[in-house]
Amino acid sequence: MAPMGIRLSPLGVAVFCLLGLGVLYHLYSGFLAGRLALFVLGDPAERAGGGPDVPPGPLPEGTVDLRELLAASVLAAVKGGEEVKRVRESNVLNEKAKGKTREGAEEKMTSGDVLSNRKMFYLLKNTFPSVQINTEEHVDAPDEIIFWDRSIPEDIKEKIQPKKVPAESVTVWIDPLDATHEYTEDLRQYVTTMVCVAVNGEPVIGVIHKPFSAYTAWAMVDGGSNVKARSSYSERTPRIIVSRSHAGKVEQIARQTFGNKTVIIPAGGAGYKVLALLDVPDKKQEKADVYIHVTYIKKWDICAGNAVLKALGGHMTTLTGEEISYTGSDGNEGGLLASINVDHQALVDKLPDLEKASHKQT
Ligand SMILES: Nc1ncnc2c1ncn2[C@@H]1O[C@H](COP(=O)(O)O)[C@@H](OP(=O)(O)O)[C@H]1O
Ligand SMILES: [Mg+2]
Repeated sequence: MAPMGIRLSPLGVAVFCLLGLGVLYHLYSGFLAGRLALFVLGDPAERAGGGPDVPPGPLPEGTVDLRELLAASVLAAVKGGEEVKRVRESNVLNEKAKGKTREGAEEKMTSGDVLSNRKMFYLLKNTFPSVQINTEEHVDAPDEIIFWDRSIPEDIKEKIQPKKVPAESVTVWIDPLDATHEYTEDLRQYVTTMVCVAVNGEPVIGVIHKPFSAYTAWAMVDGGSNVKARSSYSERTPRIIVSRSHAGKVEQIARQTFGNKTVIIPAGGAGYKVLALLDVPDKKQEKADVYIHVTYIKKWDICAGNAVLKALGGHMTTLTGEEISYTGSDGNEGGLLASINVDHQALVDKLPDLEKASHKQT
């Protein structure tokens, strides 16, 4: 007999208890399964490189982890590349004249440049708000909500250690579409998207992405890379890769330096020409021993290639062998000489003085 004269039926108690257990099971099963998965697999956010329960968003200001910046730069180059590819495949390029180079060549801009720039610039700016970012195109979409997803690719995790630097020491250079001229001619093999990170003006991280081959090369100075130099280079009779649309006097200078029989490879894009010096598994990638450029060129065109070459033990300098500083002004006046696993200084010594050479030709 229960208190107050209420009689409990044993069957009712059993049903009540079962119902209660059912509710408890329902409430906790997801939670327990989640905890179990966490125990076995680890936290997905942590596996992805971010902290637990940290949604994508701006990172704390003050210092920057170069490994995170590398992972975000790779993602930015890939996202920009998706726009470049999409616009080219749509065949609606909205090609416009942007102005003229000092030599009078028309500089073009397309929807591929603009849309890639939006993705690349805002992904990096929104994620690293305190970092100085210089980009080739006009920045025009402040409401673009895009962040780095905080995932660090496995190969970067394996090869690169976290490395914090002050945010104010960093300058990022973005080229949202290198080889625009060739892009408009549908010469897709030359096109790249590039991100470079300079620390105190020195190129430290380079990312060169080929949107039409789905290939990405990255490297960090004193860190590691996913690309390497070829096993040999011809020093005595180098194959020289040069610009096809901003050549200036480069052919004459190359022949004057290395002889009339020198093989000269005209090609589009500064990113493409740096990759031509490396071991790149892409059938459409030509191979060369030295890259020479003699006209004015902008730092977003060359910084990523400079960082990649430097990380692999190569060099990119002006034609007189000076290092290029990637802060301040966006132009490089002294031409370019890029090489790897050859005597770079010997090449500098061989090259005629650019001033004298250009007077000789005019
Ligand atoms: N004299 C010059 N003035 C301005 N930009 C130049 C230049 N020479 C080359 N460039 C830029 O450098 C990149 C590589 O040039 P090239 O293909 O001729 O080797 C191209 O960048 P974009 O395509 O990103 O504009 C091109 O516009
Ligand atoms: Mg460029």
